[in-house]
Amino acid sequence: MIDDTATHDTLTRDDNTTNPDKGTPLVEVTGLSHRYGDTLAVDNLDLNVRGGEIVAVLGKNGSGKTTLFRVLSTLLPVQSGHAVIAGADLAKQTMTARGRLGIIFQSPSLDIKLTVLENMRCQGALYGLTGDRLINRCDELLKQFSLEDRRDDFCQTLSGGLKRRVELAKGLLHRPPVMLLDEPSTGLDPSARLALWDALETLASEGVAVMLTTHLMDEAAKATRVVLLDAGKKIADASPSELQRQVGDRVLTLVADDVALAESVLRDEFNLHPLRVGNTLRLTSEQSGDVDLASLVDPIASRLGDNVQSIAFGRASLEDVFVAKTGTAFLD
Ligand SMILES: Nc1ncnc2c1ncn2[C@@H]1O[C@H](COP(=O)(O)OP(=O)(O)OP(=O)(O)O)[C@@H](O)[C@H]1O
Repeated sequence: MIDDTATHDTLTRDDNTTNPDKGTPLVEVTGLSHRYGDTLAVDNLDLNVRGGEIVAVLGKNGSGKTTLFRVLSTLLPVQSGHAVIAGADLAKQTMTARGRLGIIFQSPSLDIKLTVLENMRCQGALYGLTGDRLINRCDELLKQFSLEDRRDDFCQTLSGGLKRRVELAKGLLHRPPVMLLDEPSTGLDPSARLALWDALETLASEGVAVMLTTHLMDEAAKATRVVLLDAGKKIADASPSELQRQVGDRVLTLVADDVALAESVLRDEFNLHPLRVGNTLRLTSEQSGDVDLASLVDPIASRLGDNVQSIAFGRASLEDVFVAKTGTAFLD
């Protein structure tokens, strides 16, 4: 447990080796709202992240992810509701909370006039890492992000993707109780993404609470829990597999040229009532009860002929979950 004995609000770096027990609530958000003028960007949000969890906050552009991230990372004030970071109330103990956070922003934060290693050492010094601990942690992360042979290169000579890797390595250097990452995969190639997830899983296994924002379904699917945001509201909060179960696990998806015609054929001739979004019709196993959807793929395809662009039956995706919860497509 975090022993919060701070009586005043100061920016202190907790001992980097002592993370709280797994399962300890480390991000506790209740009734949080944030408004920009008339726009309600975050709407009465309840959310928690425990030590050992990787929680992905998934939402379309404009759903409020960055605003939530900015409030939690102390860049925006708490306007209404409560947020507690590792025992420190964000509104009352802002600097204490800040000291318990590791943050990786979307915007570049490297000093491009310094080398890769110098950037990392500066970060280490800021967070009280010195000596062998700093050297070992730098080596570990340089290896993890395949940056060993670039360690002495000036950051201004690196490609965009390599710079992003250095940012991540730098941001993950210390082990705070809570790690916040805003769209961390932006600009990474597939191998760097794997390295990122390895690093996040290691942190979580050490008891760190990891929260990241993303608009990438495949990234969210790797998290231990997904919080789905839509227009500032939380519309789902469960593990990816539980979310899939909530929509019935299996889905038949049909994309048609003339979707209205396809819908009427399904309704009148197959007694099916799919959800229509754009030119896609979706039927979940939950909606269709006892009907064996897999066995209908061939008959529907042959009845609709050339009208069918694609027809597929398979496991529900987070896209299916989003459609089932909101009636709109995640990918426009
Ligand atoms: N500084 C601001 N002033 C006014 N409105 C803002 C401001 N920042 C964000 N908004 C509005 O608040 C809402 C939520 O925006 P936010 O950036 O939090 O969403 P997001 O999910 O992070 O989007 P994206 O994926 O595009 O980054 C949007 O309607 C946005 O236009």
